[in-house]
Amino acid sequence: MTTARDTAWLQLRDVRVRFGTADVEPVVSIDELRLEKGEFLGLAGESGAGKTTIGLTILGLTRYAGAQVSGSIRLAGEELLSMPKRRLRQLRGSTMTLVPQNPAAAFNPVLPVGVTVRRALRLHGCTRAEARRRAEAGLERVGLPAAHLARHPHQLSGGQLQRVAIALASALGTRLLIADEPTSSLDVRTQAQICTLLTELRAEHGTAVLFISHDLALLAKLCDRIAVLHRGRVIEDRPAADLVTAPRAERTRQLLAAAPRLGGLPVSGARDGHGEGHDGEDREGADSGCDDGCDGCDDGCDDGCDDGCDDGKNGRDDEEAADGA
Ligand SMILES: Nc1ncnc2c1ncn2[C@@H]1O[C@H](COP(=O)(O)OP(=O)(O)OP(=O)(O)O)[C@@H](O)[C@H]1O
Repeated sequence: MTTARDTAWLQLRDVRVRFGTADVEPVVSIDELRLEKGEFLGLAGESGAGKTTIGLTILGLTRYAGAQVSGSIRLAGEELLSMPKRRLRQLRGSTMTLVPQNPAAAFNPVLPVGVTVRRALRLHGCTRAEARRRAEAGLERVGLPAAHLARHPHQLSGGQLQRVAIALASALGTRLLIADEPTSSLDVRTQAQICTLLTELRAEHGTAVLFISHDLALLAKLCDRIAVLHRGRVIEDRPAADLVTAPRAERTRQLLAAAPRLGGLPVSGARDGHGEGHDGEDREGADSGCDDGCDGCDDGCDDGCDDGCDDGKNGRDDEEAADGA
């Protein structure tokens, strides 16, 4: 019999992730983790708890780091762990997008970021003109001038690169955004902007967000639910308001005690500054999630080549590096 427990939109069951042989302790041991369409789930936990590994495993990217993964991860009824690579690549970008912790690593350093963005859009069905239009509109939407598309990754700050990644997710109409510490190194105003963008994505596309952060206060403000990880296990998974007001686990209490603040961050309505250039306001190191939108070329489809005229380079592109090829 099918029960409500079986029908989550994204559902992890008995997921174990090991780096090494079967006898090593898994770095992730998730018995169950669920996310519904349009839901914001915060993933909290101390450094090394396994938050990034979970995000990358959902996207099928830990395999490139040599991880052994078992269990089940189902998205809209499709099993991701046994899915053919080509289908998984289709889903990354069109359906699932990553805003990675280290955005600089997700962009090819020798190409303007606009090339990466347009290629990702073209890989997911846009014509060249449409890709250009959507890339420009997406950048303006995240408060960056479209001219920044001509810049190379090193010419943008970490926060700006993260915004480029979110612009891409928005242009792709992604349904599942995995945002890995997307605001940790940003000033408060830019953090608020990013959070507002995420809530807009939910309103427009029904996007669900897995928001990875140490900052329980921020998660409480933004998320519907928060799951707290400790040593790869979920020790508490409850509605955000309940978890921060009446934590059950000692580790959760410790994380809360370490939280810099509760409240004060305007999550919605903070649109001041959109459409302006924010050049140079944040020189931190974080990075974008183009990892996912950009894959696909390592199996020879190389359909980014015709976009090479944008920068006069040939078909090797960010997707290769991003997909771990
Ligand atoms: N490629 C890898 N090879 C071996 N071990 C790894 C690899 N990637 C992650 N780990 C280990 O897995 C564990 C979880 O790491 P992960 O990056 O997922 O933690 P995290 O909760 O995201 O930490 P942080 O908040 O510091 O980013 C850590 O012990 C880490 O050393």
